[in-house]
Amino acid sequence: MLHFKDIITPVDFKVTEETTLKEAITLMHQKKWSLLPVTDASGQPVGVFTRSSLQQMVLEETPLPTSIKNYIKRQVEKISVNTPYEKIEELVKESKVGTGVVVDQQNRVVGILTKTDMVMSLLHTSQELQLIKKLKRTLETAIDHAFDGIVMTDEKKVITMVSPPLLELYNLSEDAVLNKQATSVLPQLELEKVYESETAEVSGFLEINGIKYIVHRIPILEDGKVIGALGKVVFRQLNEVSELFNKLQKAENKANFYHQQYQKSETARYTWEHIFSTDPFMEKLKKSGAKAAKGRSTVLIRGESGTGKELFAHAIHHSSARSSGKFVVVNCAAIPEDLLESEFFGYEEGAFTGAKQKGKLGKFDLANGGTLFLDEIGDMSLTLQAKLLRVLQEREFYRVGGNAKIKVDVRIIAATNRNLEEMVKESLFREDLYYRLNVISLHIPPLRDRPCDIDHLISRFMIEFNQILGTSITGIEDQAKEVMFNYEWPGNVRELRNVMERAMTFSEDGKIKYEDLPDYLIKLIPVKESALHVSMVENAELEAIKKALVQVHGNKVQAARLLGISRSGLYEKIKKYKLPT
Ligand SMILES: Nc1ncnc2c1ncn2[C@@H]1O[C@H](COP(=O)(O)OP(=O)(O)OP(=O)(O)O)[C@@H](O)[C@H]1O
Repeated sequence: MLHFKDIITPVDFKVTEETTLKEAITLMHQKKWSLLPVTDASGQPVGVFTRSSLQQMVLEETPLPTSIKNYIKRQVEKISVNTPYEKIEELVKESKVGTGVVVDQQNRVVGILTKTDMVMSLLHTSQELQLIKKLKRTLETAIDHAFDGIVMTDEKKVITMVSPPLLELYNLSEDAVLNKQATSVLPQLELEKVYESETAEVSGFLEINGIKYIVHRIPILEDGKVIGALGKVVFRQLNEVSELFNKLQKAENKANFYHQQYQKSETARYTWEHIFSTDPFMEKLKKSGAKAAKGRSTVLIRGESGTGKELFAHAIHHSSARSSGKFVVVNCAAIPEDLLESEFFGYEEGAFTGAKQKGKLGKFDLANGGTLFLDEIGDMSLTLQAKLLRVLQEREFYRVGGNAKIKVDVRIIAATNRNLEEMVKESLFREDLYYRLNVISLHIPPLRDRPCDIDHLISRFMIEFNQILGTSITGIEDQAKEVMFNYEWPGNVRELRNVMERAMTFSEDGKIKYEDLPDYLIKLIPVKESALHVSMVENAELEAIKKALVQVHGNKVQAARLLGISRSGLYEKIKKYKLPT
């Protein structure tokens, strides 16, 4: 923006009453000016020496060294240097003289304003105007096509521009908004705030007709003064964004929680307190586990997948005398067959060509003085079973590629969901190893056989996930609870825990609802109900099987004989009625 002081012609010489005609001619010639401002000693204007004054002196043949004093025009057209730029046009139009003398606040001459200055400045203004027009058009186009709602106000908070999406959002017409006070037509935007604060700010979530939006308020500043404001209303996809944001926050909380948990312990993380249950049989089982922990014997934990076998193993180690030692987990089903041996016993340097040359400690080495938890023991190959048996008997082993006997003091806890007895019968599991492992056996019942634990676990996981996810879920609606009670939970506690985590992640209003549960669970419920509506004949059959099994203490061969059906026939019925195997 051009200022008045930028367009005037500055005066860098002094002409007084004592200036001679010769000096005046020289100056006018040099500067090509038709007027010289004449000042007193302190720079105050006393008049002007014009071209016509000069002509007169020449016509009168005034000698060159004569002072100009008597030819000075005493009437001076003075213009203040602080004149607003906008006034120039007016000034140019109204001024009777072609050139004005410009004075500062102390009435000292600082320059002159010539006709050329005026024309040049007007030219400049019109060029600026063109540029402004172009910019305005560009801005209007941008605003019209803006994805978000945009509104602009001037220094008086009057709306100068508004974008169509904003009008749509508030259901307003352009006429109702343009040139109106923002505070009266769009008070919810609170644009006036930035006129005071002079800093940009973002509102919290606002809502209109169920649409969430946020407002960015941005002051438009010029020379440190607020000359307007820009309001940006972001509402498209904000619901999704805010949902994502919530989920992200939950995920972050979760990651933090797990990170803390991980840092807390490198050894067994869970104790008996972590095994939630109110079922009397489970309580007894925990007590047996705690007793077993005190001894040295191998413990075999049985139970379906997800019933908490690993949790029991952690707790046993934790409450044993070797709790300060390591708790090393080996999932026998997850390690490739050809690596299992080296995983267990480690290998000597150079044992393999092409492999890591350095040698490696095996799990038995690592667990020395602690506990080795062999998960999915039923999935171990017969060869390895033989090697494991030897270590259990002799408490020593050889590394792969090594000759030295390594002595170890390791307590073994094994777990499986497979029927080891059947596997022994079918020669898939070594009998001697089975007896060696089965010194103390703990059989964790499936969740469907301890229905009161479902309710208890729901409450406990709710507390846990509120902490992990940073949520504040206070309960579960009856309908959702019913679904959970009627479900079979083939994945046992693990599945229930996952379902709770999912439901709490999706829950929006402090209570878990039916629709927060996974589809497969909701859909499966009728299946369970129809399975329960067995015919009378089937009911009688089921009772007979149960009775027979109790009578022969669970021995399937004898039970089949008692019932007069084949062994495979009995297995089929057990599967059909979902009886424990
Ligand atoms: N009684 C319980 N209280 C609290 N959490 C439990 C309980 N039982 C199981 N869980 C949780 O369920 C999940 C599965 O438990 P765990 O890994 O101990 O089962 P598992 O029987 O070893 O399963 P798999 O046979 O598949 O290895 C874990 O997240 C565990 O924390």
